[in-house]
Amino acid sequence: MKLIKPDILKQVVKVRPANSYKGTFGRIVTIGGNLNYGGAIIMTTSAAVHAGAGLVTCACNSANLTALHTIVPEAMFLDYKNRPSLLNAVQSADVIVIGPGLGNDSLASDLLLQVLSQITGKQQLIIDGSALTILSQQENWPKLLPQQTILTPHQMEWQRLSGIKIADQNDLEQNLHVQQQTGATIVLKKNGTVIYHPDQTTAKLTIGGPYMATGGMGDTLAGIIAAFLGQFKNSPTKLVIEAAVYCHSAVAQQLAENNYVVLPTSIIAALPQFMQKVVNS
Ligand SMILES: NC(=O)C1=CN([C@@H]2O[C@H](COP(=O)(O)OP(=O)(O)OC[C@H]3O[C@@H](n4cnc5c(N)ncnc54)[C@H](OP(=O)(O)O)[C@@H]3O)[C@@H](O)[C@H]2O)[C@@H](O)CC1
Ligand SMILES: Nc1ncnc2c1ncn2[C@@H]1O[C@H](COP(=O)(O)OP(=O)(O)O)[C@@H](O)[C@H]1O
Ligand SMILES: [Mg+2]
Repeated sequence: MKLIKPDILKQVVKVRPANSYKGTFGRIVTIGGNLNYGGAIIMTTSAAVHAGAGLVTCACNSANLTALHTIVPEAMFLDYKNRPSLLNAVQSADVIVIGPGLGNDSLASDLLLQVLSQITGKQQLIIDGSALTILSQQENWPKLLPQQTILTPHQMEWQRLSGIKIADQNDLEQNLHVQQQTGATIVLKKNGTVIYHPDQTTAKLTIGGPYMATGGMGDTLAGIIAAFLGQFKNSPTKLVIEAAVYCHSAVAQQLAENNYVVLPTSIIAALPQFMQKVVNS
C-alpha cells in the first residue's frame, strides 16, 4: 500500500493565480449542526474557510446562527429547515459536506435523502458523521451514492456501513470488497488512516497521533477536504484528498511538539500559515 509522503502537499497546494476571485476557490455548502451539535458544523465550516474555500454557506439549525457568525463571519448561513433555499444553495455548490452534527432524527434523514437525489455528476459530496449512520440504515445504501462521493467514517461508522467489525478493519480485502460496491472514496479514519480510492488503489497516512483524540477532529477534516476539492481543481481528485488528509494531521503533529492535546480549533487557526509555508518551501 502506498504511504502518503510529505511532498503530497507541494504537489497540490499551489500559489494562487493573480487573475482570480472568491468564486475561483470553490463554493462549499456544509449541512449539519442540530440543536445539540452546533459546534460540529461550525468547525467544518470554519475549517473550510481557513483552508482556503472561496465561498462557504452553512445550513444548520437556526439556534446556531449567532455562534456561527461570531466564530466565522466569513461564512453565510441557511436554516436547514428552509428546504427550497437549501436545495437552491446545494444546486449552485461545487462541494457539499453533509453530516457533522446533523443528528439522526427524521428531519436529518429526509434531508440526507433529498440531498443525495439532487447532486449532479459535476459536484462532489462528502458524507460524514451522523449522515453516515443514517446512510447505513438505508436499504442497499451503496446504490444511493452519487458519482463523486467521499465517505469519511471513523471505525464504528464504517462498521455500521460495511458490517465489518472494527477488529477486522485492517483487512484490506474486506474493506475493498465493500468499497467496490460504492464507487466512492472511503477515508477510513483511525490511527494510520487509510484512503480507499474508486480505482481500488489505497494510501495510508503515517502521521498524526493521540493528541488528536478530541471531539470535532473529524468534523474539521471534512471541512479541509471540502476546501481542497473546491480550490485545487488542477490536481487529480485522488491527490487532492490525500493532501487534505495529510495536511490535517501534519498541522496537528506540528502543534503537538508544544501541546499535550491539539484542539480542532487550533488546527483550523494554524491552516493559513501552514499552507503558505508549503508554498514558500
Ligand atoms: N462539538 C460537537 O458538536 C460534536 C459533535 N459531534 C457529532 O456527533 C455526532 C455523533 O458522532 P459520534 O462519532 O460522536 O458518535 P457515533 O457515531 O455514535 O460514534 C461513537 C460510538 O462509536 C464507538 N466507537 C468505536 N470506535 C470508535 C472510533 N474509532 N471513533 C469514534 N467512535 C468509536 C464509541 O464507542 P465508546 O466510546 O462508547 O467506547 C461510541 O459507541 C456526529 O454528527 C458528529 O459529527 C462529534 O463530532 C463530537 C463533537
Ligand atoms: N489516536 C489517534 N491517532 C491518530 N489520529 C487520531 C487519533 N484519534 C483521533 N484521530 C483522528 O481524529 C479524527 C477523529 O474523527 P471523528 O471520530 O469523526 O471525530 P469527530 O466526529 O468527533 O469530529 C480522525 O481524523 C482520526 O484519524
Ligand atoms: Mg466524526
